[in-house]
Amino acid sequence: MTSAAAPERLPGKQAPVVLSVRGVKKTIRGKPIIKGVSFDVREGEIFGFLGPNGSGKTTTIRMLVDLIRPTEGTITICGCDVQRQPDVALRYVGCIVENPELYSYLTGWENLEHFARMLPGVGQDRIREVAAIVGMDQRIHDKVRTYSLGMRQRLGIAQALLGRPKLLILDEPTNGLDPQGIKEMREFIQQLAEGGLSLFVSSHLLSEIQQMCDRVAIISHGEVIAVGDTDELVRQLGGLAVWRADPVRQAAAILRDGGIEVLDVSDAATGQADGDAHYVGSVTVRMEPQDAPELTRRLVEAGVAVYGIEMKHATLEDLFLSLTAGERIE
Ligand SMILES: Nc1ncnc2c1ncn2[C@@H]1O[C@H](COP(=O)(O)OP(=O)(O)OP(=O)(O)O)[C@@H](O)[C@H]1O
Repeated sequence: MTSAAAPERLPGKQAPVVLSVRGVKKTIRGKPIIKGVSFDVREGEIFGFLGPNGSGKTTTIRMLVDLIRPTEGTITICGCDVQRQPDVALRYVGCIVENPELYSYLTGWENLEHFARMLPGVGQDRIREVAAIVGMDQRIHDKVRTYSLGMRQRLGIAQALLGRPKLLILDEPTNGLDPQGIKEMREFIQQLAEGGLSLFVSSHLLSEIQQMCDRVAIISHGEVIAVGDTDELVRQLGGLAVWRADPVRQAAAILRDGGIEVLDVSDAATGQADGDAHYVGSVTVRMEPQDAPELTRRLVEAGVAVYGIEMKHATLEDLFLSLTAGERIE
């Protein structure tokens, strides 16, 4: 768990598997969109599903909730096969894909009543309960059109919680929220997991996923390229350094020639100003501090001006850059 906000919540590696995805592929009109995706989500875990736009997150989520069928592979929720027994498997799932469908001319309460009618055994008590869980009890009798986007998202989650799911699937839950709304949503998701719910959260926001999720699967071009404990994955990258050098592209080439993995090159235009207001670019690389003297010597001998070198902790963004050889996520 990266976030310092909820250190006490450590879902065990032995917690029961709630969602299991095995070798799932999807071909649409002859085009392979999902090329083999496997991962497990355990009880009480916040699982991040991270990938750039167009990488296949929504297509995968649609298969998780039987909106479309995999071409190959299996998906089970609480041990039930989603494709063979959708009615049983999907009883365990609450899901918000894209924007929650809400009637803005009704109150929050009336919206929940409307959706509760479709769920056997869900009555007024449960509506009161979910309104309280999402912190909407004060405003639940106001019309939805008076709600902020964050409140609408919460009401959508309340709706998804009505049927007492074991797994909540949220597709880009922080989309469109301001920084305060994002923080509230993150804390709220962490509270839900503390209550034992499993959360599957898709996002293209690296820092969000790093702060919020216990484990993560990274998807790129329809393939899961990494899956595991968020902190462990990042730690495995080892030491990172940012060189500030000019000309920056020549510096990157020399470092590469020296067998150093270059994660990112930022040109002078986006580089930081030094004390003399002279702008230089930066190169982010994987290296250990003991490599610095020899690499500095090589750069200087080749005529590159070295303005500084700073060791830094790896982030999920660095991991993503390393796995995708520099592909940008945002
Ligand atoms: N019905 C379809 N027919 C053809 N191509 C499709 C179809 N659905 C999705 N795709 C393609 O599959 C790829 C993955 O799309 P998907 O929507 O799953 O990605 P995503 O990661 O959710 O991205 P975004 O965040 O932009 O929605 C994209 O290249 C998309 O154009």
